[in-house]
Formats: sequence, structure tokens, C-alpha cells
Amino acid sequence: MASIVDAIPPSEQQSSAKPKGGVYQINHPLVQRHITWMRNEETRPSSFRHSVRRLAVLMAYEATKDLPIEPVEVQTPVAMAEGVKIQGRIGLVPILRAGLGMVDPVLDLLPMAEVWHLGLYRDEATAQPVTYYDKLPNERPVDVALVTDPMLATGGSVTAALTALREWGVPHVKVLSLIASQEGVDMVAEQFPEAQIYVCKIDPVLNDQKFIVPGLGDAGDRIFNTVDPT
Ligand SMILES: O=P(O)(O)OC[C@H]1O[C@H](OP(=O)(O)OP(=O)(O)O)[C@H](O)[C@@H]1O
Ligand SMILES: O=c1cc[nH]c(=O)[nH]1
Ligand SMILES: [Mg+2]
Repeated sequence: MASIVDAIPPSEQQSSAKPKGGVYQINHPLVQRHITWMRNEETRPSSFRHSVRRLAVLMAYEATKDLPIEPVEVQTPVAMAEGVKIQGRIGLVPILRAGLGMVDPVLDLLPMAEVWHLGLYRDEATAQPVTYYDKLPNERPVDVALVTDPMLATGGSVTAALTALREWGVPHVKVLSLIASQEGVDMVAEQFPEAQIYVCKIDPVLNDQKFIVPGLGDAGDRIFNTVDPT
């Protein structure tokens, strides 16, 4: 009989232990190739969006490895088979605008997920997040929230999102950001040690305008093709 190699260790598949918070960097060649492509200033919005979607799928695949599952039985045309069902309610929480670019591909993987939008923009002068849309309810929090935002720069926007999710009472939060700055991800990890922060790349510094260096510029503008033409 051929030996079976588990792509996902069973200990991670079915663990009832609380997932470990921290920063998880995805050093996969496919992931790093897309990041390289997106960094290129000549990559046009349609192609940029395509890479955002591919990366969202690859990240979600990693980030959902430890979702709790329960056994179910299913009738095939031939016999009964053992299968699994994902337990609990899952919420996708895109930070508008740029986080929207990651929602549909993750929803394709998790069609049962709820989507709870958070509207935040960074004030250009202060780089502080400003909330313009937040309809999180007061009760019945989801069991797991996946926050999507391609960029984690100062960490202010993700901090605002995680604060809102903490107030809602979400017990298990995962952040999916394509590129983070070292100082931003350190700050978020320190303030929210229970959160799992998934990144494709951590860049060393922020510039005077609090943009990630080298980064990829303004992710929202590049996804939605709103780069100032002047
Ligand atoms: O870590 P921070 O310093 O908070 O910066 C990161 C935030 O900045 C960008 O959004 P932006 O404010 O440009 O809004 P947009 O997505 O609408 O373009 C990005 O998508 C993050 O939400
Ligand atoms: O580098 C950065 C910083 C904030 N927002 C972006 O889109 N890019
Ligand atoms: Mg933007």
C-alpha cells in the first residue's frame, strides 16, 4: 500500500486547542512571484488585481488550515463515505477599499462565510485611520474573522479593525495582509497577541508619508485604477 503524506498535519487539522497567535509569513515561490509582479510599477490594474486575487486564495488556504472541523457522513453513488464539515460561523472582514479586492476569491473558498465591511481610510496628513463605515452588530459575534487588507503600514487601520472585532466579541481573528512593514506588524502583534497575522512579505521601513518601502505604492489606487492622472 502506498504511504500517505498529509499536506496538513492532522494535529493542525483537528486541534481543539486555541490557535496560536503571532505572525506567519508565507514563503512560497508562487506567493513571492506574485508579490514581485505587484511591486513592479509597470504592472497595470487588471494584472495587479489578478495577483491580489491569486494571493488571497493562497493566503486563505494557509490561514484556514486550523479551522475546526467535525466528522460527517456522505452518501456517494456507491457507498457511505466519511467527510468533514467546518464548524462555526466565519466572517470575512474587508477593510475598505483595498481589502475588497481579496473578498471574492476567499468567498469562493468559504461560500458559507458572512461578509462584514469596515470602512477606514488613512488621513493623508496624520496617517491615522478614520472610520467611515462600521455596521458590526453588538451581539452574536462570528467564531472566526478573517480581516483582509493588502497593506499593513503603520498598523493603525488593522488596529482599528481588531479593536472593533474585540468589542464585537470575536474569539479568533486572522489578518491577511500581502505586505506589512516591520514596525507595523510588530505593533499589531504586541497589541493583539492572540491574533494570527498572515503576511506574504515584511518590508523594512516606512517613508515620511508612512508608505511601506519598497512596498508597492497605494494598493487601493492600483486595484481600483484611481491613480491621480496629473
Ligand atoms: O497600516 P496603515 O498605516 O493604517 O495603512 C494601511 C492602510 O492604508 C491603505 O488604505 P487607504 O487609507 O489608502 O484607503 P483605501 O484602501 O481606500 O485606498 C491600506 O489599504 C490600509 O487600509
Ligand atoms: O504603502 C502603503 C501604505 C498605506 N497604504 C498603501 O496602500 N500602501
Ligand atoms: Mg489607498
